Amino acid sequence: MPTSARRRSWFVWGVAVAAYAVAIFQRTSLGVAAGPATERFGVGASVLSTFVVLQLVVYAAMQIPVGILVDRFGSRLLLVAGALLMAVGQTTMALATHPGTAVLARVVVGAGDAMTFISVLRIIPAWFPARRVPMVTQLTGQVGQLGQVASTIPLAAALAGPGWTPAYLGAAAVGVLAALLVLLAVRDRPVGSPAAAPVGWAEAMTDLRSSFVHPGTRLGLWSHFSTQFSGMVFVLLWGYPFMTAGLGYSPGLAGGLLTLMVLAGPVIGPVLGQLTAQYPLRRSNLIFGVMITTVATWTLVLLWPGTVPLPLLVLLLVVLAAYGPASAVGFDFARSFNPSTRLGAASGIVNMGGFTASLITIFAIGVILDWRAPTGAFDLADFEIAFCFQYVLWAFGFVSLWSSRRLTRAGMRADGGAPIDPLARAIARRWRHRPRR
Ligand SMILES: N[C@@H](Cc1c[nH]cn1)C(=O)NCC(=O)O
Repeated sequence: MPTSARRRSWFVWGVAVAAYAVAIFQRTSLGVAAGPATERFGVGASVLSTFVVLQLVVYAAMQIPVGILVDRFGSRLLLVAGALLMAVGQTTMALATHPGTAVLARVVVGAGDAMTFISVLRIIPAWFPARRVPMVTQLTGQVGQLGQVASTIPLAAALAGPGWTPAYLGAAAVGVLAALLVLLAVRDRPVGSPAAAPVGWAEAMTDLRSSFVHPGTRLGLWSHFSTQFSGMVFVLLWGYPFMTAGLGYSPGLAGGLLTLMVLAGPVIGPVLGQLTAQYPLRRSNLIFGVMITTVATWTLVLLWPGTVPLPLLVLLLVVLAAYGPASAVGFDFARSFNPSTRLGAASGIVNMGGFTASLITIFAIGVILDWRAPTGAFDLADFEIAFCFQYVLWAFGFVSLWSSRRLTRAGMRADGGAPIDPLARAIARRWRHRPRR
C-alpha cells in the first residue's frame, strides 16, 4: 500500500475513533455528576442507577436495528446521526429540571451512542488489509476509552465551576464538533473501491437472518457475552461499593484500583490483537482462556476466608481488565464469517451479547443485595453472595460457546476446510516437528 494511502487510512480511522471516544465521553458523563444530579433532581442513588441502566437498555436494544442501518446507509451517515443525537440528549440534560426529562435525555444519549462503535468497526476492513483488522479493532476499543478520562477530569471541573447547564451544553457542543469532523473527513471506503449495491429492506432482513443463523456469528455473540459482563458490571456499578462498603477500602484506594483496570486494558489489548491475527483458528481458545481465568480468580476471591488480601484483589482487577479486549475478539468472528455487505448487522448481533449479559447481572446483583439487606447496609457476605450470580451466566455462556464453536467448525469442514485439531494435540504435534539444531 503506498504511504499516502496508508496515511489516509489512519486519518479516516483517527477521526472515526475520535467520534467513538466522544460517544464514550457522553456515555459516562453522568459518572462524575452523581452528587450534582442528586441535588438538581431531588432523587436518590437507586433512581440515578436507573438512568444508567435505561441508557444501556436502549443501547443494547438498538444494536440490531443500527447494524441494519449501517449496512444500508454507511458508517459516515450513522456516525454523524449518532453524534448529533447525543448532542440533543446532552442539551436536554443541560436544561432538565425534572427527573423524567433527565431519563428521556439519557435514553436519547444511549440511542446516539448505539450508532457509533459498530459504524467505526465497519470502516476498518474497508480501509485496512485483513491482517491488520484485529489489531486496529483492539486499538479502536482502547483509544475510545480515553473518552472516559475526558468525562472524569474536564467535566468534573466544569460541573464544579460554571455549573450544571454550561457543563452539559459544553458536552453537547463537543458532540456537534464530532459530527462536523466526521462529515468532513470520514468516507465509508477509499476512492475507487467498489461500493456494494444498495440493499432494500426485505434483503436487509434476509441478511440479518442469514447472519444470525451462521454459527460463526453466534460464536462471536457468545464470546462477547461471556467475556464482557464481569468486568463491565464491576466498572459500571458494583465494583466500587464492593470495595468500599464490602472490603472497607477508602474511596481513594477503590478509585485507584478502578484506574488500574483502565491502565491494564492497553497492555492486554495489543497482546490479544496480535494473537488473534496470528492464530485465527485458535481465537475461541483465547476466549475460553480468558473466561476460565476470570472464573478461577473470582472463585478464589469469593472463597477466601475473611477479607481478601490486596494482592489477590489487584490480580482480580488485572484479569477483569481483559473484558474489553477479549470481547472485541467477538467482532473478529463476525467479520470472518459474514460478507462485508452484512458486517453491520453481524457486529450488532455480537455487540448485543455483552451488554445484555451486563444488564442482567447489574439488575440481579441489585435484587440480591436488596433481598439480603433491605436497609442498604450491605456487608462483605452480601456482596459475595450477590456476585455468585455471575456463575449462572458463565455456565450459560460456556455451553453456548462450546456448541456454536462445534457447529462453526463442522460448517468449515463441510465447506472443504481441514479439520481443526484440539489445541493440546496441535501443540504436541508442533513440539514433535520443531526444528532441531
Ligand atoms: N469490547 C468493547 C470495545 C473494546 C474495549 N477494548 C477493546 N475493545 C466493546 O464491545 N465496545 C462497544 C462499545 O460501544 O463501546
